Amino acid sequence: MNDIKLAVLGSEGVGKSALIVRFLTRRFIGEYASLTECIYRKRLTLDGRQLNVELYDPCSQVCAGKSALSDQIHWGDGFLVVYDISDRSSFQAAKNILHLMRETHPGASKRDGEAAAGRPVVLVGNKQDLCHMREVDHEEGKRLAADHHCGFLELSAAEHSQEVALVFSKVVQSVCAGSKAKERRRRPSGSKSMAKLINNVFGKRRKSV
Ligand SMILES: Nc1nc2c(ncn2[C@@H]2O[C@H](COP(=O)(O)OP(=O)(O)OP(=O)(O)O)[C@@H](O)[C@H]2O)c(=O)[nH]1
Repeated sequence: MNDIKLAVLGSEGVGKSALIVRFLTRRFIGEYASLTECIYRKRLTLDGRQLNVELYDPCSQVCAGKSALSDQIHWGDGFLVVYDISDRSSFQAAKNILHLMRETHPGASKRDGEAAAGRPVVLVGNKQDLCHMREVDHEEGKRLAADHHCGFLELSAAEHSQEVALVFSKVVQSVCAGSKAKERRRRPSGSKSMAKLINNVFGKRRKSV
């Protein structure tokens, strides 16, 4: 898989655009246009592989509601679910998104970082620089992530350039690893498929009497 779709989800004002812009430009700008949804594109080289990454930044005002969210969940190969550590209501919204992911994909894998049917999810507590106004404990975030078998970290789009880059890269890496594993499960191993091919060409071996 060389085309990877990542959706950054979360309620209004949690810093979705700030995280994406930080990842794309390494800059924190402060104010972002938020009246339209956007898909950004970035080419990445990971383990020598060229990847085309699409990043979906929904517009919370326009794309609110369960059906829009379901569409976003179906669209993505991997997800960042973001809340603002200084805003409890945004944590509740993140919880609702994770619940909806579980409802949408009841057979979701129980492996770490996979809350949506083998598609990696990381729960991100943003605005860590506002910890003096904290409304959501680190432990609460960690527990919610564990309940939903997804990754977790707190960071600040305003202050942490490396951490932001790392979390996006980690999701991309997990998507690639997941798709490779799926591919392996679908295809028989090299020697087995070669045996099958030989069998098809020369016919089944007859038992000697
Ligand atoms: N202090 C602080 N402010 C932040 C951080 N990240 C984003 N913000 C601010 O939070 C506000 C909302 O950020 P956005 O990136 O527009 O949030 P959003 O989730 O994309 O918002 P919508 O598009 O309306 O859904 C802006 O004023 C940002 O400057 C952060 O890490 N720390």
